[in-house]
Amino acid sequence: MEKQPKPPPLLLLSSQLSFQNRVCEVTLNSAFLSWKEVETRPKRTSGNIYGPLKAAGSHYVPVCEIISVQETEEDCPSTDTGKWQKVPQSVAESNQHAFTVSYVERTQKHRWRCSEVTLHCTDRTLCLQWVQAIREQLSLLTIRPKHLLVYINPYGGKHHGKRIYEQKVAPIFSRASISTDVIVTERANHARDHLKTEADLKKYDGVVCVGGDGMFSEIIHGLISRTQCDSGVDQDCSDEPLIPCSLRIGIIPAGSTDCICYATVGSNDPVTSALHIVVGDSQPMDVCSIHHNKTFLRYSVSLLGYGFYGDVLTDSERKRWMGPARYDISGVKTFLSHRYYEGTISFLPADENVGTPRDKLQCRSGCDICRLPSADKQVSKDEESVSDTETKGVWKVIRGKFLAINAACMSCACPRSPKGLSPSAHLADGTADLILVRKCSRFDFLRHLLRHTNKDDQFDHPFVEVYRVRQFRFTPRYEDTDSELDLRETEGSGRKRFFSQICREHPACSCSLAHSSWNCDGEILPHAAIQVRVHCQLIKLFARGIEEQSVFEEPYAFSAI
Ligand SMILES: CCCCCCCCCCCCC/C=C/[C@@H](O)[C@H](COP(=O)(O)O)NC(=O)CCCCC
Ligand SMILES: Nc1ncnc2c1ncn2[C@@H]1O[C@H](COP(=O)(O)OP(=O)(O)O)[C@@H](O)[C@H]1O
Ligand SMILES: [Ca+2]
Repeated sequence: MEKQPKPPPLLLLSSQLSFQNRVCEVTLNSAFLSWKEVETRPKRTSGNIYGPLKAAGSHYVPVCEIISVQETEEDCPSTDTGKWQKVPQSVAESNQHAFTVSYVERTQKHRWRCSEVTLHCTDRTLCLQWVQAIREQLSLLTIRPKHLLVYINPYGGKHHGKRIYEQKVAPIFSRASISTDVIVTERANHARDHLKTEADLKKYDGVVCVGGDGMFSEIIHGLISRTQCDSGVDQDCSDEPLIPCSLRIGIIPAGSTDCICYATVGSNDPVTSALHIVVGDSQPMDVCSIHHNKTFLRYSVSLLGYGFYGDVLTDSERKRWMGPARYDISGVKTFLSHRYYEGTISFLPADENVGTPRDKLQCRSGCDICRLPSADKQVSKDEESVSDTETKGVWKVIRGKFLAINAACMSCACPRSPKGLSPSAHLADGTADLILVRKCSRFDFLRHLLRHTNKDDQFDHPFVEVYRVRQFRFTPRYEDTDSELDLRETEGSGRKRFFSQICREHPACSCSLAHSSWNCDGEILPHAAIQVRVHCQLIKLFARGIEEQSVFEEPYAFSAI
């Protein structure tokens, strides 16, 4: 069927109003509010020529980016003190009546700001007519949230969460007439448990998370579990499709990595995130479920990393008091220890129509790949029943020694790595990029790591492989020792053989580690052997994906080696 051209927007109101003492033609239609200076004739006064003829530029604000409109209180000199003070419009001396429109303005680096224009009218009826017309248009934007449930982690990142919310976010919500119920968490998992069992979710149009990736992880665990529980879905059953969550989640970044916010908005700026919530953006997102045998362990949306990132996290947890700098210290320490781990990865590759991790088709606002019909992205029943390489050869199996095994459901872009762990991964395509970094020299591994911070391709090394997958499994080589306790309790020659084997392979560090841990969005998983499956578009954020120019154009801290 041929696409019909869109009808032109409906003209709603047009008047000559004054803006910064200039006459403007102001127009409101169903798509835009615009104002343009009206050309005035030159006036001769006392021999001087006033009134420039130049046609000033037009300003257009999409209605969907208007935050609010208010009748303005004019500033008038107070009669008794001589100071300037606010007086209500109704008692203003002159017949100048005004209204102020707050709207979204884009600044650099994907940041949004709240800008304002005040337009003056000659009479109050006209002024109120404008306010009402704009409010009517805003009321048609039913995707905008009206009532939000906010969770603040006061201890995330540099412990600024509460202040960030109160000073930068709450005033924006109040200007946009959004009401909130705010909970400052008192312990880890407070938000998760509240969402899972207590919160009256029918009251809200969305949930806001003030904190980092770990806090966001709490929120999605609460919401996903609640949704499955309400629908009778057993999370332990790894084959069962999960029910998508209906409430959108907003992230106000106040954590250490803030990768989920950065990769979905393009910046880790609280005001920008608040404005994306106000305009009612919606960005679907994939979620990985992680099982150990038949037991559900956790969900992951950003990094699921074994080896390097698991060890960084384990070490950094002891340094939480350092704040975000803990990751830098533990990163260097883990890099120097240069541990590798043995195991088997088997995975189900994604269809070709979702692209490849090295195709340079980055996921951006309105991404075509993420908009493909979801049937193409789901695991079909036939494929689910295929196991390893025995049948149809669908699953691939790789054995080896790895410095790192990373799965990224999305790019994982963050301030430390502006293009992310997997720059072409998609937010909502039903796949994850599986990155295998095999044992290599320290120097080569450093080159690989540094490429996360510059424009060079971090996958362009012979010791790095990357696959786009829908499911994967990992089994450490010494599987029967999956529980470290079992290993310590084992007596006799078997145990000795196990340790000596590991130590021979790690002559420099005298370590005896058979296993690393999985870093799951900043939480350590209790098992090394896991089964992972990507659930397409299981959750939705108040975001729209990264807009406009690429973050690659920003200067980088490190240059290529
Ligand atoms: C020698 C220079 C090395 C530079 C390497 C930089 C690579 C950075 C890639 C970071 C990807 C981050 C993916 C996100 C992970 C978060 O889920 C997790 C928890 O975050 P939070 O709750 O905010 O604390 N963060 C991490 O695991 C930190 C990894 C940092 C590793 C240096
Ligand atoms: N009130 C609280 N006290 C202690 N820990 C909390 C509290 N609220 C949340 N947490 C936990 O703090 C951890 C880190 O939170 P996050 O906001 O991600 O900060 P960061 O990015 O610095 O790690 C999360 O795992 C979360 O479960
Ligand atoms: Ca994805």
